[in-house]
Amino acid sequence: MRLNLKDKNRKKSVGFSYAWNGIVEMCKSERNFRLHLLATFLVVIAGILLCLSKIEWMILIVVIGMVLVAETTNTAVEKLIDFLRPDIHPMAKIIKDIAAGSVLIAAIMAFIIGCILFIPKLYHIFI
Ligand SMILES: Nc1ncnc2c1ncn2[C@@H]1O[C@H](COP(=O)(O)OP(=O)(O)OP(=O)(O)O)[C@@H](O)[C@H]1O
Repeated sequence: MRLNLKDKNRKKSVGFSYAWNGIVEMCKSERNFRLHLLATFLVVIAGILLCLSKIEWMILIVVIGMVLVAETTNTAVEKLIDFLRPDIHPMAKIIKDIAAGSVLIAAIMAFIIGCILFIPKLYHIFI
């Protein structure tokens, strides 16, 4: 059955509201996600104060997005595993550990890029 334009737009906005629900759920139930949001807020304030350039902002936004996406995907994997296999199982452990590894990789990358962006600017201010 073919959807007309109105139906397609309604479907898109419903899909967006489900996605927004997911983000709200992350904020409510995931402490790590809230910590990442707090870190994002602090980094954005630091970026404003240190007058990052356009390209530096673009890099920072991509890196912040990478960490938040990794954390969200990790939580989705955790919840899926808990739903499918609530008991202890070696494969459940491996899957969860790998998903957690993706967050760690993203966080390390973000830390390194944060150092590259901010340390020279702080150096000029304080030294
Ligand atoms: N069903 C399971 N079987 C075997 N090991 C598990 C299982 N569930 C969790 N684990 C182990 O415990 C670790 C933590 O899993 P858990 O689901 O508690 O994540 P979490 O501590 O809530 O993670 P986060 O802090 O990212 O939300 C996993 O990485 C895995 O090593």
